[in-house]
Amino acid sequence: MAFLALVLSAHRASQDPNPNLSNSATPLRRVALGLDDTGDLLPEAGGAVAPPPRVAFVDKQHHYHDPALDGPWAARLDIRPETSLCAVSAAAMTEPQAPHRVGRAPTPTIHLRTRSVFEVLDGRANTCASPWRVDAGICFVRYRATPNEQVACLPSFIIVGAMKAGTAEAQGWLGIHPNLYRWKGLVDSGAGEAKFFSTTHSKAQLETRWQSDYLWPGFSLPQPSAARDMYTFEKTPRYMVLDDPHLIRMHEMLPSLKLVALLRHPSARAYSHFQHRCRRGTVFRCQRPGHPLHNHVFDAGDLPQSLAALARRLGQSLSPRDFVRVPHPCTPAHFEEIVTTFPNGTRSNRILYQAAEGGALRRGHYAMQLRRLYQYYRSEDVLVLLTEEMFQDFVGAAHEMQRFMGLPFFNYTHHTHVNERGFTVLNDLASKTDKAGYEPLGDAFRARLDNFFLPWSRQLIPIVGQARLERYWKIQL
Ligand SMILES: Nc1ncnc2c1ncn2[C@@H]1O[C@H](COP(=O)(O)OS(=O)(=O)O)[C@@H](OP(=O)(O)O)[C@H]1O
Repeated sequence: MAFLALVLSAHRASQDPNPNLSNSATPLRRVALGLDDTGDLLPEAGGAVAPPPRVAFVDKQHHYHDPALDGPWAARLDIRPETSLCAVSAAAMTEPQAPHRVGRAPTPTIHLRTRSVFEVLDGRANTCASPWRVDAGICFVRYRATPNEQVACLPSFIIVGAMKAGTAEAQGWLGIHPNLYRWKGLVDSGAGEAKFFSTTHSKAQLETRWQSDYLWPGFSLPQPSAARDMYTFEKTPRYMVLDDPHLIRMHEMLPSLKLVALLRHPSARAYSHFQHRCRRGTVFRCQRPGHPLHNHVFDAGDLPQSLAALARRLGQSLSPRDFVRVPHPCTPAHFEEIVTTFPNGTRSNRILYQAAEGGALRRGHYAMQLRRLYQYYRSEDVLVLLTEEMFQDFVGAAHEMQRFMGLPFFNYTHHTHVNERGFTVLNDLASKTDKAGYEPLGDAFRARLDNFFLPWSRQLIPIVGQARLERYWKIQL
């Protein structure tokens, strides 16, 4: 029984064919931290104490290990004996910015950064596996919890949004890449979203949840050997609008993460968002005859308590019985009413920033959201794509995403077809474009809405470029 904590790390390839990505190496700093930590030794059954963790490093092509290790994981990886591995990590620790080379230079194909494997015994992680000492792409192996060892890898990248910007489709496309494995944990929405960092509200909660709710259910690879060349990812559009405390936790746990942000024209996104809410049954009409709000439409927010809250908010002696649900699809007139109504039910002649529930308008303030992400993640690590650009040439966008990740090229051309509604979709994958559509916004209101978003869209010019925004969003900046 191996009680040694095994830490394998594949450093980023030293010969990088893509110069845009070559500055992104982070040489093993988190792994090196784990090396020092011998204070948390795992007790053996008889009360004796296991030896301190030992460390080995590997790269993607050549695997190295400490010959003292004899676990099945080591055998499976076809690890060749190598010495002085701890010395290598010590060098990385004292010179964190120095290029880190182990053995001969590999032929690089994947540029996602750190790649490490921690051994977890009986589900109890050693201190190397503290969420504050891991990183994006790091893998964990456990031997005892199942008859065979199980390997799970933290995400190397995340599609962070925006909501209704084609994130599910992008996830589906990336999910068929032979080197990628998408999050497969329990889903509450059917959308396959982890929602881990958006539903974890403190450090202590993250420490309790990260293995049981995120790592093991979502990122366990089909077979351990897949950790050799498979990288995991997830998509959660809510991450695009996380506040600082949530983002700080995400960054502290996954500092080398790459992010993909899809930005859809904010007017189209907002209307799609509203239809999404309408489909979920949160849109209601006041049906009390003779009442001043009779036939007015409201978004009740998150059900079921929300209807009573809505009635209270509107006052005027309304009760939940005075409302009837508006069936999907809602109409453009419903949307216009929602985004021009104050919370107390008073109509405005202006579009109101705070009006729509769920942030249907606020979520279109992409520049602000990206600026917040850039406080924690370097802009080179955030790929920003326009949804319209992606949908116009999905194959090209998929290829751009692969280049950004530094993944081996996978040709999507033969895996797509144009569906009945004229959308390019993936073969054998249900697409949201198959769902019933809704009536488009009328030109006049659409123009008002575009105007409402214009100052926010202008702020995107330094990030996305004016020509691209004007071309794909068909706006005049
Ligand atoms: N291939 C293709 N071409 C054009 N449009 C497409 C495509 N795939 C998805 N979509 C549209 O993307 C919208 C759903 O976005 P998301 O998957 O991000 O939604 S969600 O946030 O996960 O709920 C949703 O938009 P609306 O139909 O306007 O609601 C989808 O129809």
